[in-house]
Amino acid sequence: MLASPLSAQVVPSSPFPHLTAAMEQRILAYTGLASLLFLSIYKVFSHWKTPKVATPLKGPKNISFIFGFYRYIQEQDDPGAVYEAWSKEYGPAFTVPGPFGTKRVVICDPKANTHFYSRETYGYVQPKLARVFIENLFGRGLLWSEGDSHKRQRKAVTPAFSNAAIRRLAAVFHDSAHKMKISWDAIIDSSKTEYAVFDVQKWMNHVSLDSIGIAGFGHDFAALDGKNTPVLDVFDSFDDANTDFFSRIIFFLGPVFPTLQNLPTRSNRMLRRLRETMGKIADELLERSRRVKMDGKEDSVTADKSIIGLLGWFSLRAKFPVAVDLSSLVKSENAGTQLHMSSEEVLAQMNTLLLAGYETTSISLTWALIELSRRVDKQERLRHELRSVVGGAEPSWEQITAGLPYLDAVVHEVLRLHPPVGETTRVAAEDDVIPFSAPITTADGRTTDKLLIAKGTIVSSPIAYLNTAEILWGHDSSEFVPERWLDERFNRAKAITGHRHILTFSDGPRICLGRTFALVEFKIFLATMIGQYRFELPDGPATPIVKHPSILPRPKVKGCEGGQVLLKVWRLGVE
Ligand code: HEM
Repeated sequence: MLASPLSAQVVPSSPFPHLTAAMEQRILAYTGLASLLFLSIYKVFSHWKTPKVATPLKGPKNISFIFGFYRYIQEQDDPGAVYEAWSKEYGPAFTVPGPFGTKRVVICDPKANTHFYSRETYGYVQPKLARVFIENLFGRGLLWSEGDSHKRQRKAVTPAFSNAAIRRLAAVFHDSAHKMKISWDAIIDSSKTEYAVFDVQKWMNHVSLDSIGIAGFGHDFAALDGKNTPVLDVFDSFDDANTDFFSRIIFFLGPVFPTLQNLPTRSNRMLRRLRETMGKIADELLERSRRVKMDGKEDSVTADKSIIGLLGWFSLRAKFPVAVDLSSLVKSENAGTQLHMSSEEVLAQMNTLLLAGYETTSISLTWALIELSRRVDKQERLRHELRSVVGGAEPSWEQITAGLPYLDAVVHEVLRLHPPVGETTRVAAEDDVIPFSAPITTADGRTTDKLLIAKGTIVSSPIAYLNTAEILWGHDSSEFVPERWLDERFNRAKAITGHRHILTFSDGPRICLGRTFALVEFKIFLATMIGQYRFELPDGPATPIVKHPSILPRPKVKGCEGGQVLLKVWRLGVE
């Protein structure tokens, strides 16, 4: 059949006449996909690209183009040991390959770390990936903000963390500890054996969540009563076991293609639920304040006692328009200066307090019970101190803060060995010179005590290493020895600034705002548990403990389901 003149005009003859239309379509589709892939790789590359390190440094050879050492370090049970080995091989500063051919500079020297932390939020800022993650999880609150905005937000929140404020909150921690004790006693009493087996990780989650809920914003999550809450679901949803491959890819590429974060993955759905829940809690606080105003009397659990309540953000008696509806501007009544917080920031601070306060404390408490079960002699020594100083009563504020030296030593030893945040990674916002106390040998063989950092360089402070470095903490640096806090061994680490010469609470302008809160809470729970119960690991002190990946890495008993830490618990009589 002859082709009509029209078809000859409309359909230009193919440059590859031997190809069928279907084959051409397929080639077109593949070319489209290949271009898209090329564009994606280009975008990912330009996103991750970091400038050359100004001072050339030695460091380990790359093991994966896509992940660099990122995944390797995440998977280690003891990342501090990896940095210990590298610092012995390459000195106090070296580069470590990261994703897509990037490099980060790791600084292992105390003086260099003090300088680095002192320049936080202005000179060194959150990398884009972390910032997007923090924004999704917490909102644009303290952890997300940088520079002047961080300074303003921090100034607005700080008054609620004074010693006097935390002292008032101690009653909340005693109440939660007591509530947990009632449940534990009932479980042990109904057990057929002398002891009961508890998943202490779960219980520490519940007791920490209820405490931060009430102490943070006067809201009882009632997790200790077995009530399910989206907050626990959200954290569970970040467990590796629950995270499908698709979600992980989306998380990884999220900062490069922000729209991916709107896809209905399990994690994204959970985050939305969390934000809705926190929004509802904020509404409840407001409603309660309204009722208090109408009735003219205080409600014992009103937010007024809690951190958020102290700040007066939801108080209708505040001088300046407060969050009457959550779209208005809020002013901190206590500060007296122009510390405006948008309603979005108030919600973000609530999320920050909840999540920063809950996950870290529950992980630390779980580790404390594991370490004391591994070293029954230390458990006994702590119990002896508690019984001789406190007897069967609740420890007083004075005892908690200054009267129980071995309890203090155990708490700090746990925080030293198991920092929930093992590393601080930042990007240099401008060129910088980092001073070192020990000489560095550069990749080209020169010796220097100053590291030149170009704007855009990624710099890491390896907290887990600095807390356990042999050079700072001695030959037994990786062992659980609370006694080091009571003798001269402790003097070695004084070159490190930060809370009690460990970096577990970070340092500089971003040093953990809730550290006094955390320490008092930690001590009250531990005093209750060790004073009243005896703990043992299921297969004795050598029971293997491995890492369980979650938002922050958690411990788990090897072979147990999810992040379970099963311990045998005996109830002790009062002497
Ligand atoms: C053992 C318990 C805790 C540990 C180990 C811990 C650790 C940390 C660390 C390492 C940071 C710095 C994060 C960064 O630079 O990205 C931080 C910040 C923060 N923490 Fe904690 N934390 C604990 C408990 C708490 C508690 C109980 C609260 C609140 C009630 C809290 C509130 C905060 C806040 C608000 C910040 C942000 C500070 C800022 O950016 O200025 N933390 N914490």
